[in-house]
Amino acid sequence: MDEISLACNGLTKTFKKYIKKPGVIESFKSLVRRDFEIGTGVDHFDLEIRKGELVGLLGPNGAGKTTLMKMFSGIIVPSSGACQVLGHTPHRRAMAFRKKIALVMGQKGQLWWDIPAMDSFLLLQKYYEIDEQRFKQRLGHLADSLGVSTLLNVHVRRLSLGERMKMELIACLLHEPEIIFLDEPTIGLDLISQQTIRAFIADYQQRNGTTIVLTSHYMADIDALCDRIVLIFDGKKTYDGSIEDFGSILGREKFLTVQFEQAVDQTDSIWSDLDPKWLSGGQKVELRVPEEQLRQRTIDILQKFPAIDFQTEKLPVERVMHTILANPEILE
Ligand SMILES: Nc1ncnc2c1ncn2[C@@H]1O[C@H](COP(=O)(O)OP(=O)(O)OP(=O)(O)O)[C@@H](O)[C@H]1O
Repeated sequence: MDEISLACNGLTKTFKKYIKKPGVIESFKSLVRRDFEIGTGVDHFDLEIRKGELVGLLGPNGAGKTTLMKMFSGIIVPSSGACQVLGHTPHRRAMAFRKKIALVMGQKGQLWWDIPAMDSFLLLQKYYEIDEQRFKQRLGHLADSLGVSTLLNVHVRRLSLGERMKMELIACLLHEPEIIFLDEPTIGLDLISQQTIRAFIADYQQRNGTTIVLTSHYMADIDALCDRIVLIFDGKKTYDGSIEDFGSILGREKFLTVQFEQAVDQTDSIWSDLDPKWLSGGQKVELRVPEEQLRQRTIDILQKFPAIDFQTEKLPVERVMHTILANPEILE
C-alpha cells in the first residue's frame, strides 16, 4: 500500500473579520469596542496525499490556498478538523516535524535582507543540525543546479527577484525535507526565471521523490509539474483528480484557433455557442468546439470568412481553468 504523507479531514479555519463602520464617531467607538463577524478561510477540507506525489492546489484569489498551506505546515492552528503530515500534527510544531517539512512562500521570503544568503544558510545549518560535510555538499549542488553559486555572498536585498527566489528554494531544501509546500514559487518572475525554477522543481522531485504541494497562478507551472490537481473555491474542495480528467471536465472539446486575412464580424451568430476569445483586434479567434462538431464547424467558419491559418488542439488547462473560474457551478 502507498504511504500517506498528508491526510486531513474536515479541516476548517475561521477568522474574526473586524467590521469598521464609516465616520469619525464610529472610528472612536471602534477604539473601545470592535464589531466582528466570523469568516471562513478553509471549510471542511478533506485531502489525502501519497508519498512522492506532486499536487497542484488551484483556486481564485482568497479561495483559501495559503490558509491551507499554513495549516499543513503548522504555522496556524485549525479551528476544527484533523490534519496529519508525516505522522505529526503540524501545529504542535515538534522539531522532528520541522526537520521533515519546508514551506516556501513566493510573497514572503524567509531570508534576511540585510545579510548575504550564505549567512542565512549557515544559521539554517545550525538550526537543522546539518552535518558540515553534508551541508557543503548539498549547498554546492543546489547552488550549481540553480546557477547562483557566485551570488551566495551578495546581500539578499541586492539580488534580483528571480535570484532571491532561487536562494529561498535552497534555504528550504538544505535540510532535505520529505514534504515541501510551495506557495506561488514563481510569482512575479519573468518567463525565463519561471521556466528555470519550474525545471529545477521537476528535476528535484524526480531525483528525490519528495512529496510536493504547489500553488500557482500560472497554469504553465501546474501543467508542467502536476499530475494531480485539487481545486478550492470559497474554502471548499470542488475538484480532486488527474490533470487529464480536468482537461475533459468541460466535455470532449477541442480548441480551434483561426487566423483571418482581416478583422471579422465578432457579432456574427456563428460564434455564439463557441466561447470565442478574440485576439489581434479581431483577426484571430480561439474557440471551444465539441469534438463531434469540429469538422462541420470548421468548414462553416472557413466558408464564411477568408482564413489564412487554423489549427486544432486539446483544450489547454489554462482555458478550462478560466472557464471554471467564471462559472464554478460547472463542477457541481
Ligand atoms: N489572518 C486572517 N484574518 C482574517 N481573514 C483571513 C486571514 N487570513 C486569511 N483570511 C481570509 O481567508 C480567506 C482565504 O485567504 P487565503 O490567503 O488563504 O486565500 P488564497 O487562496 O491564498 O488567495 P490568493 O490567491 O489571493 O493568495 C480570504 O477571505 C482571506 O481574507
